[in-house]
Amino acid sequence: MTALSYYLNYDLKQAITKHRLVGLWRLMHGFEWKYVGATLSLGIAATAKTVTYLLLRYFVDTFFASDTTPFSVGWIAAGFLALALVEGSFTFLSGRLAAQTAESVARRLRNYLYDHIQHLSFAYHAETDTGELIQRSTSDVDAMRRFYADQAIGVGRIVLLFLVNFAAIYLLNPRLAWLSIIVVPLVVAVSLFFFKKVSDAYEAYQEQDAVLSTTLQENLTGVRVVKAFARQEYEIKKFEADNLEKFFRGKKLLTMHSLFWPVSDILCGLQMLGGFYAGAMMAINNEISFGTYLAYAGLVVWIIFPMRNLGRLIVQMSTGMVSFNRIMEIIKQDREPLDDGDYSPAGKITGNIEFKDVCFEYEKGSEVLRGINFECRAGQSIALLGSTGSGKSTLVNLLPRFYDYNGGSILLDGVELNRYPRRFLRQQIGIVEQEPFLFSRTIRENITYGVGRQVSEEEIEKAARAAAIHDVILSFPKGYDTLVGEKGVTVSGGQKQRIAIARTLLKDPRILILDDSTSSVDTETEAEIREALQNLMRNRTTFIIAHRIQSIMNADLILVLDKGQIIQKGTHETLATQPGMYRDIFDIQTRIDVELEKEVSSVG
Ligand SMILES: Nc1ncnc2c1ncn2[C@@H]1O[C@H](COP(=O)(O)OP(=O)(O)OP(=O)(O)O)[C@@H](O)[C@H]1O
Repeated sequence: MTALSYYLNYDLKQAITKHRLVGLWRLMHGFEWKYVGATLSLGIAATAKTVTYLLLRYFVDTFFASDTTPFSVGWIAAGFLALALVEGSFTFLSGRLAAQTAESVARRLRNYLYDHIQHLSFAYHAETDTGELIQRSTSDVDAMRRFYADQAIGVGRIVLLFLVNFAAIYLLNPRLAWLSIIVVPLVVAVSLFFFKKVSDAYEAYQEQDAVLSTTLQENLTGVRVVKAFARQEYEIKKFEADNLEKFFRGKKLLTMHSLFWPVSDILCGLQMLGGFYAGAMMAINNEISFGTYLAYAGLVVWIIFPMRNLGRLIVQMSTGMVSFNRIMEIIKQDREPLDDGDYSPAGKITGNIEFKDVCFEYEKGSEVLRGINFECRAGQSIALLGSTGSGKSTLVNLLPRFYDYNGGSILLDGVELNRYPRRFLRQQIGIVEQEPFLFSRTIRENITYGVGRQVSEEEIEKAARAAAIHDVILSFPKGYDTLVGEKGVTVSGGQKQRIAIARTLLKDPRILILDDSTSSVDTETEAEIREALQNLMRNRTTFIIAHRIQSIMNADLILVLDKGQIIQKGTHETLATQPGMYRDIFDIQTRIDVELEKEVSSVG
């Protein structure tokens, strides 16, 4: 591992602490010396500036004493030039080092967050808005970058400028030095007051920004629904309302900033005026030389300037700190322990499954599944039927350990399910969603996604043929290299399904979960998908979440769920003859189908 990759792979959980400043320092791990270098460079630049004023004092006092020779004037001029050169070079060096630190820290933070978010649990993702995660991984990281590039380094610069110039004035005249910093406590107090106000205002602003991101992201993802229901006006109004709220919060934040400026400017202005007056009186009274006064007039600006900026930086730093907290809230989340589990068979599993009195609850006290009992042998198909919210998805989500059951026992090949590591289980289980997700990549990349091994062109084509999508892919301009989505072809729902089936075929899992994949397509596509599914289901234990009885008539076992319980189980033949929910649904669906057929034939 190279030094850079070591620093980039540093575990940022170590920055979790109650003290934000300590956390911010730890986030800089590996780059601290650069930050120190940047601060020292600033110190040197500040000292060079201060020495320039002391040289000015020397020049003026010796000039008025009329003993300056042309030779010493030359040296003094060279001194000014050299000091300007030192100041310029070290200011540049400092800016460079600070920028490098900030960019490196931000890069690591972004990579870490991306990696971390990939490993958070199913439950965390179900509860967290995507917009919120996007906001924290982009805008908040950027606020942190600014914090390191400008604010943190700025504080170092300001403290150094202040100390060096204070020391220089102290050398000129201690009384003048103390007189020059009378308002410091006041400026600090005002800054701290605004620090709190701006922190709160900024936090509220960022929260609203996340709401806006979520609204936008949801709207774009669900653009078909919006159009289908002609809800554009409603969505636009909703966005405008969210945006208006952001505007108000932004205005409040700016008001806080703009209130701070005049207050601190008045204080600093008074200080400068008082200092000039006191210095001038001392010069008139011959307590200090004219050169000293000139040097003081130059130096005092470099005390006031840091004082004024310290306030500004303290106020601005509050935004970095709020972003730090927001990012840390994600980093604090525990990753899903993918390799947790002591039983990991060398080869593939067989696929025998037994549920014994299984209970599950998302939140304590409200059971979503109760006393689930059934058994199936490897290669069988199990259909789940039931009203919406009855617990079908919850039940199948227990198999890949997206969630762990709270009671009872699930045996996979005779071994308790939670003894299998999640990673292993997920390699053995294939899921075809009702609305499969395809990435904006080529069709080939989508089909081979998650296979985890090198696959040949023949294998890809074989899977696509079995999924009845090969010919469709060839009809696209670039075949398997065609891009899916915005920059490529638009894939229909049925085509998406079949690409997802090809992807799952290549993965070759022992257990299959199918979320009724034929419910949203036309009859012709349904027939094609059904055939593709038959190929996919061969020799695999398959769970089918069904909405239509026709999709599950051939299942080896049908479970009818209601309010988290199995109320009927058996084959189609047995259930269709028993009174109960299954026969009721079957009768209704048959009646609808018959009437539809009648209508179609009457139109024809
Ligand atoms: N992540 C979650 N957190 C809390 N409750 C949840 C969560 N997911 C689902 N539920 C609740 O659990 C119950 C069962 O939901 P589930 O999605 O399993 O039903 P379903 O039968 O698959 O419904 P559908 O056919 O509509 O998809 C519902 O009351 C639902 O509100």
